[in-house]
Amino acid sequence: MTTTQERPDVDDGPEARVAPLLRVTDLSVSYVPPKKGTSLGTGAALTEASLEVRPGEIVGIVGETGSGKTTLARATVGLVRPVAGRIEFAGQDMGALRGRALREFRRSGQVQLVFQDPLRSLDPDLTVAALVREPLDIAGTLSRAERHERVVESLRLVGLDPDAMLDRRPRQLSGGQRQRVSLARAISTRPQLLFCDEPVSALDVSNRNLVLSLLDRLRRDLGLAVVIIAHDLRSLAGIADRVAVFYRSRVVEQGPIQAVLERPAHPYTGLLTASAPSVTHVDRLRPDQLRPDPEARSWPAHGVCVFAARCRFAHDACTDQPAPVRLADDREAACHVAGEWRALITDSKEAS
Ligand SMILES: Nc1ncnc2c1ncn2[C@@H]1O[C@H](COP(=O)(O)OP(=O)(O)OP(=O)(O)O)[C@@H](O)[C@H]1O
Repeated sequence: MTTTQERPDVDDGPEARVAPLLRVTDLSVSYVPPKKGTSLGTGAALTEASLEVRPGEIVGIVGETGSGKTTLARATVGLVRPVAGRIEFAGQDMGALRGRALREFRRSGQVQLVFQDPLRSLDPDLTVAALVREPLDIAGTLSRAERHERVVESLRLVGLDPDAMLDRRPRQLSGGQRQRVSLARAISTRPQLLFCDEPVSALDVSNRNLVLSLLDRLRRDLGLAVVIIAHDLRSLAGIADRVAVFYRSRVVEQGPIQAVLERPAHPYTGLLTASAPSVTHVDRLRPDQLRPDPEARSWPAHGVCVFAARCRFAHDACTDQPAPVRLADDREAACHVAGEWRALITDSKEAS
């Protein structure tokens, strides 16, 4: 989302004045080189994405598969180099880190990733003790005894009994225990920022709630900032402070989660909340109120607004002019009809 059209008079409130731990600005990433003479084209994994994460905050990233959520996490830890844009972590321009400096940053474990599938991401031959200790071995800053102590402490922090767990291997753990071991491993270096990629999608409801409340406790106990990547809003409601909604490589809306759930500003977010009515009790929408009218004109899928082809409220401007992106109260939505589409729904209801 580009920030070039910000309104200078907007007061974002006291929260916004805390310096962000992570500031991503107009970040574009492509895994395929753009064709000659084109800019990013349709192959971009991330297009002009902007996002801030403040210390101790939980930010949810939601969006359908392939919308660029994991790419943002990978770019932040330096696993993929952006085509354009800027990533600042704790005031440091990550783009300026190269070679040894980048390797040292990665080794320090200040930003950690928890992967989607712990069974695949945890080495099956290593014991829990070795798995949780590994990032500390790589960082190389603690003595052997201190590392062991940290492993034990990390397992306790995620609610696992070290005596019962240290010598087990991943296949000897339940799904929930494996996810906790992944978390213990990620927090062993005491990171400032944790990216959790679909941390609960493979878990049943009770384990899901346990892991989510654990993340909430970790941010309080360790002052950790957490970014939770999710497919659906349900797993973010009640835990995230803010949410960013991704659609086809772009951030289409972001803001405080309660405000976004109660009054989505982007029609795509509206569709998400309408499809998960249990997450909001206010302003209930039905998916059919937001889907394009089959009788109406259709819009290109690759116009300026990537959602126009699925949007009931698209009009000419949506295909040829970038949408303004700033609302008030720490909220953004990249949409020409941000918020206004609601009135159009009322009109059509009144008309019928
Ligand atoms: N290593 C890669 N090489 C080429 N293309 C990739 C690679 N990784 C991701 N992509 C593409 O980049 C886009 C964004 O992928 P990304 O993994 O960031 O999406 P996501 O929102 O995290 O999806 P999911 O919810 O399925 O994990 C997709 O079109 C994907 O196919």
